[in-house]
Amino acid sequence: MPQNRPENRPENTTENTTENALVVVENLRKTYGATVAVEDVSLTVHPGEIFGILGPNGAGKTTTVESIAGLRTPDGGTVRVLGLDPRRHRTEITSLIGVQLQASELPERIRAREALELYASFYPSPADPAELLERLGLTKVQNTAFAKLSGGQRQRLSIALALIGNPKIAILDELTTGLDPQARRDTWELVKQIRDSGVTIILVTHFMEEAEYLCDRIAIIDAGKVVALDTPAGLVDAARSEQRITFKLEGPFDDAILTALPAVRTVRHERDRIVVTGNDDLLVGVVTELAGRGLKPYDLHTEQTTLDDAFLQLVPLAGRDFEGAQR
Ligand SMILES: Nc1ncnc2c1ncn2[C@@H]1O[C@H](COP(=O)(O)OP(=O)(O)OP(=O)(O)O)[C@@H](O)[C@H]1O
Repeated sequence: MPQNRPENRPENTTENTTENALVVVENLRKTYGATVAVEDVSLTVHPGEIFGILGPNGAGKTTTVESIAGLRTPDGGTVRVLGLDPRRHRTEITSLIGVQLQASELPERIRAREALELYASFYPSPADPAELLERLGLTKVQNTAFAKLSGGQRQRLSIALALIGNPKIAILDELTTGLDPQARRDTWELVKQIRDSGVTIILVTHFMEEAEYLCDRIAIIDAGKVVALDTPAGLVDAARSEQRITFKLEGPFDDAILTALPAVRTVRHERDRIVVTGNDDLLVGVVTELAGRGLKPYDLHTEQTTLDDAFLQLVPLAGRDFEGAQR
């Protein structure tokens, strides 16, 4: 996990208070036919923070942020952005919130600069497209057609489009999915710069590493509900009563051998290591069980709990398909 954290973090953002909040979501509910996409979500976003929404596939993250942006009509609960109802005050909300959506929907032949100029024309006081291109490192490709941009350049263009209206809040959804590690790191730095320039950011992500590195607070959403909301450190602390050991084993190994033990809470694989969390009896329990089966763990470490562990405690069924858990 990266240790260096964003600077200039705002004060007093650890509480889910509505006082001075930019965004207040209370008991949000949204269904699509028989599908309950969001069952009960409450959260607040404060000025100047990077607020993360983290959760497994289909948890309701996108529906939540689309409701904040006024793109969905809730079936229940309330959403307020600077006191405004996003569905009833569409024009004001469009100026207040810039949205970078999951799938870019630009025509293939539009050039980067043309796209920005077009979007700028939708807003009363837009940013200068040339300045934004420069800031996002896109000046060199300003005349390149969208279809010819690299993945990282497309992502940066979609961020630029989210910022062209000079919003107070930027919603960035699955921002770094599909990017290589360097492009992902570059994008993280960009997100910090955007926050430092005064834009509050709501970041939807699958990646725990990304959430831990960037976010001041994180709401973990599972099956349409907030299962935890805290700072990254707070989430890890809450998980710290757990023990965690990692080791390697030669040959095939069935997780069920360990998950059957009373001391074990979770078992997962990170590259060639097996990571096991559980209670105080974990180490003795695991080593004894493996020895009894003639299995010899090697390169064994006891480690501090991480945000991955906290997440898996809170969302146990997500472990298998959750990208952060498989690094
Ligand atoms: N327009 C829609 N019509 C019908 N069902 C939808 C629609 N949008 C989302 N859903 C369903 O609602 C649930 C929550 O979806 P949502 O996209 O909000 O979750 P998510 O956490 O953002 O997921 P992902 O990480 O996969 O993007 C899912 O079961 C999804 O299939």
